[in-house]
Amino acid sequence: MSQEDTETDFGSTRERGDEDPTNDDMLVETDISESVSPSESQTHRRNTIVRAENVNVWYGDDQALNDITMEIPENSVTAMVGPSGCGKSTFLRCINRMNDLIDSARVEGKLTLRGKNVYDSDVDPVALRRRVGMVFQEPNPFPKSIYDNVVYGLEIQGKGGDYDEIVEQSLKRAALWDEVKDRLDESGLELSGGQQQRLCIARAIAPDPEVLLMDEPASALDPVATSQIEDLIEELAEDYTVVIVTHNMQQAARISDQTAVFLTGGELVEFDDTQKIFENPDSQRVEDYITGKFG
Ligand SMILES: Nc1ncnc2c1ncn2[C@@H]1O[C@H](COP(=O)(O)OP(=O)(O)OP(=O)(O)O)[C@@H](O)[C@H]1O
Repeated sequence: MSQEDTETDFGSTRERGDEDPTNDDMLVETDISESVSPSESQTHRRNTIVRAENVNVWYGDDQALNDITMEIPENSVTAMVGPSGCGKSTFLRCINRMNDLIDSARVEGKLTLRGKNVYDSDVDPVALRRRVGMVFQEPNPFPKSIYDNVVYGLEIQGKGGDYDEIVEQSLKRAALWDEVKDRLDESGLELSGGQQQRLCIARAIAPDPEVLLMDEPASALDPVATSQIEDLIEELAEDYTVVIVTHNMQQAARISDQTAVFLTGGELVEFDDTQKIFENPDSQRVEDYITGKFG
């Protein structure tokens, strides 16, 4: 299968599943042969959804990402691992332009979502974030009811629809429905930490994004809640493209299809099938990191 992206319009109200290649609005990009992409693997059978090409990021004069080129396949889990400060979160925030909110941040290079550079001047970051949802390290439900938390994104986007149905489906997909279906009017803050994080996942998927970014989503949770989130992430990858930052090597090995290893200096050292990275990495530095010799 080719690794082509299909360019789409971020300013429009385009919905998932509209990627009809015969649509006149669509442009098809050529392959980027030098891209770092998982080799000879099941991931090769999937289309690229996010492609970074020579992405560099600075905070003021300090460079946080150094010439990142990679392709993320759709409907899979991609893990970003590496020592503290190597730029994993910065890369994640490039994908939905959350770095725009940091005054000192400057991004150079090309980062495409289905072939469209998200940094083009005609891209509306709010429309982009509708397609690229995000879940953070600390569960951060709003001081609102469980129901209102889930529909929050839909309301601010002025999106219509059967909210009751969307709430039920989103909470079911987030594996929380059975625990909260009889108390949707209660505050989201009254839930346990693990439940709050699943509520935040339900909130992120309610607008039906294509990509779900997760920045250490289980690091604040106990082992049982962590295990629930891990199971959930694997299920979500059937419908969404999940990109997760994690410090937990076992977690990356358990739940991801491919793993990107960033090392100090904001460098992407290796990106490949998770099994290859953990069993037989090409780079000695990656092997040293994976086996705990540093980091
Ligand atoms: N808002 C910011 N302002 C200035 N510098 C920042 C900012 N955010 C991150 N940095 C710097 O950019 C570099 C990369 O940080 P980033 O948070 O992306 O790394 P990380 O790999 O996700 O780290 P961790 O695993 O500790 O979360 C670090 O040197 C960090 O200090």
